[in-house]
Amino acid sequence: MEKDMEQVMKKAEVLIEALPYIQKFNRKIIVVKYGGSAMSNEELQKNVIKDVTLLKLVGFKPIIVHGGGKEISRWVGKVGKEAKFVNGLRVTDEETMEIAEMVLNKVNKSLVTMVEELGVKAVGVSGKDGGLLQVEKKYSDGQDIGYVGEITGVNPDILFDMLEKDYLPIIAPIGLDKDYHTYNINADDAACAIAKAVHAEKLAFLTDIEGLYKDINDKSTFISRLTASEAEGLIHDGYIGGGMLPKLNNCTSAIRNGVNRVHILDGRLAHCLLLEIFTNQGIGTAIVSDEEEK
Ligand SMILES: NC(=[NH2+])NCCC[C@H](N)C(=O)O
Repeated sequence: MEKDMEQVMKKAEVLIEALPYIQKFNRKIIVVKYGGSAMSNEELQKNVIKDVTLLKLVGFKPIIVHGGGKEISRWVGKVGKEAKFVNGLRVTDEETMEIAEMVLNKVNKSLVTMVEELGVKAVGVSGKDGGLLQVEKKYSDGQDIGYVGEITGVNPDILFDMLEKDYLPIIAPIGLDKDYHTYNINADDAACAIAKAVHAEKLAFLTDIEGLYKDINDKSTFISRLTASEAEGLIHDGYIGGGMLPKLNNCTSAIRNGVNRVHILDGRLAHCLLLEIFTNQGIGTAIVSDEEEK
């Protein structure tokens, strides 16, 4: 009995800890980049969608930007093509672009369905809709990698319209160039550009790692919180390698361009978004502006 009471009080404490954040982030835009392993099975998908839906229902304004990742490679494989990557970027010929767009639109609508099932109104669009994401062809170290787009402009009007009408926007990272050709866009880049364009309060990346480490081989060097300047220092001093580098560049660039906080979270961990946003300690890495730290 004693024990039960303790547990019940703990639950109350959790809710009370959330209170200042519910107040602080009320009506604030939170962009969530959803990709990687967090998409790999239905249970993880449902958890992520539940978290985002909860954010919406407590009065935040979440926007989901999603990838297609493994699904795209799977469908490319199904038609007998081999998925090719150059410097981590998918080489996208016309046929691959067609498949990528079909898969991303399918993923998009399945996310919409999951949100709707939880009683929240969602609208799924791609960056083609309403001129949301404008791109030009991207080259990787001078190499032609096909229909991979670099974002040159964002028109967030359609997002503001949806948010105003209380819809939860869900965005597939596809854009058009000035000749109206379709391009695939890296979902991290799309999330970052959108967060900047809407002046998001937060940008949260669901990734396949716990967060940032100073030394990836030493778990005791986990960084729970750092400023944009400190993050740039780590990049400059060569601490950040591989796939993390473009991600962290996106994080600091978001903060330098008006996003208040960026969170790197472990999408494999159920409810990482809630654990980060509604607790003092968080669970991943929070990157804050230099001003906030002062
Ligand atoms: N990784 C961290 N240190 N996170 C702190 C999170 C604090 C607060 N819940 C927020 O969302 O802003």
